[in-house]
Amino acid sequence: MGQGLVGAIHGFRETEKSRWSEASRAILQRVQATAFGPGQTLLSSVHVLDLEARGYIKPHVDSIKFCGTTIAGLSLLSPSVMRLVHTQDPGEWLELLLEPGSLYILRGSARYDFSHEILRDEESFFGERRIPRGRRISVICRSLPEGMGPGESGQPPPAC
Ligand SMILES: O=C(O)CCC(=O)C(=O)O
Ligand SMILES: [Fe+2]
Repeated sequence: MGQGLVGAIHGFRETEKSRWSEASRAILQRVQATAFGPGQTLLSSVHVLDLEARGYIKPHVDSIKFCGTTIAGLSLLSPSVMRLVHTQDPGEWLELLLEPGSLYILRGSARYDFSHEILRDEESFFGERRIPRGRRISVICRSLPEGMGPGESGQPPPAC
């Protein structure tokens, strides 16, 4: 999100959402109970990213100005491959197959020491397995940066 992400996402639209139906709230509460500790405060709105079939996200580390220690993303519609690459040692990398309905959690080293990206359709392989990309929607919850009160989180930039 924020400065670091300008230009990183291609073929998308996005929104920050804070009002949800009761059914969606129940799901978000499960996500939040799973991914965040009781002492963690979340950004007041949830980031929804709608990536078209040809859309992709270039490697980046979410800005520490706008995001705290934990990023949790629910993937919907098309499966996709997320690649994590160590920022100091590009030989150290791993890939996650993000099935629709799956939740990933980036925290600790995965949050700070590795970039993350969503592979474009032409490069969308999980090992040998081709993962054709369609439209993908992700619902992303983030913790507040350290030292930032909930009152200061009212206007985060459109993407962290
Ligand atoms: O779509 C996702 O799951 C990740 C999006 C992302 O990396 C970001 O918005 O910073
Ligand atoms: Fe990100």
